[in-house]
Amino acid sequence: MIEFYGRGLLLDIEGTTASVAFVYDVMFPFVRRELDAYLESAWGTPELELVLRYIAQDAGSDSFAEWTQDDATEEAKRQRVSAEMTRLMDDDVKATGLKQLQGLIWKAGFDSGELVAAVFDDVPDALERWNAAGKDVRIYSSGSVAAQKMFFEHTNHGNLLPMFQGHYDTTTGPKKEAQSYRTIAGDFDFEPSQILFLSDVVAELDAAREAGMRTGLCYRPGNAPVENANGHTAIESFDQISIG
Ligand SMILES: CSCCC(=O)C(=O)COP(=O)(O)O
Ligand SMILES: [Mg+2]
Repeated sequence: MIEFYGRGLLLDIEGTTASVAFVYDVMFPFVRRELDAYLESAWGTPELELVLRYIAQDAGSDSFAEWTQDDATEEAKRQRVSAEMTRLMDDDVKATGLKQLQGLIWKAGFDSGELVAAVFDDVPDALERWNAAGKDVRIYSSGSVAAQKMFFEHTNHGNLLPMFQGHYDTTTGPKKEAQSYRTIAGDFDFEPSQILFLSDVVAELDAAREAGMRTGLCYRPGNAPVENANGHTAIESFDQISIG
């Protein structure tokens, strides 16, 4: 049980509000299926060009032009992007460029109704309770802000997006670095100690605690086993959070 009298809650997505299996077994396969067709249809658009810059940076280059300088044709450049995205997904690397691109690709799935985000059943009631109590509830996920918004707008419990007052992704900073949580606390305009961060990843919770936030470790069905909780209080459901 976590007793929390602070003002804000910051939530992770995968392994915390939704299952790892949903992301791996439903959302990633959608991207793999649509990746090449999406790259071909969106090639040259400003929104994809922005993402290609992130992808090149993640790969250690200053620009997309530099990263693809050995590719003679646009098709060869697309193939490089496709191969790199597939490699990152295979290794589950939460790289900013991949996550931004996934967000662009998932849009069609959420718009058509093929993708419906499966959040854990205790999540909607908890969000209602926290909002009714005047708490400021926000999301911090490796998934892009655009993807987060589509995700919560289209869930198995309806549109949960209005429950959130803010969204952060890795463009704010890496999830395992304390500075990211200081930046987010500044954006809440609260002292970090007024914010409870919930995640399935101990290294993320360590970083949040270093920044001064309260923390809770989520044990959800299908999460990777945690060998050492490192002092973070564990919960299996948001029902185990008592607010005051
Ligand atoms: C709408 S977010 C999709 C899930 C995802 O791709 C992801 O990487 C989530 O990671 P998290 O930081 O929420 O554990
Ligand atoms: Mg997570």
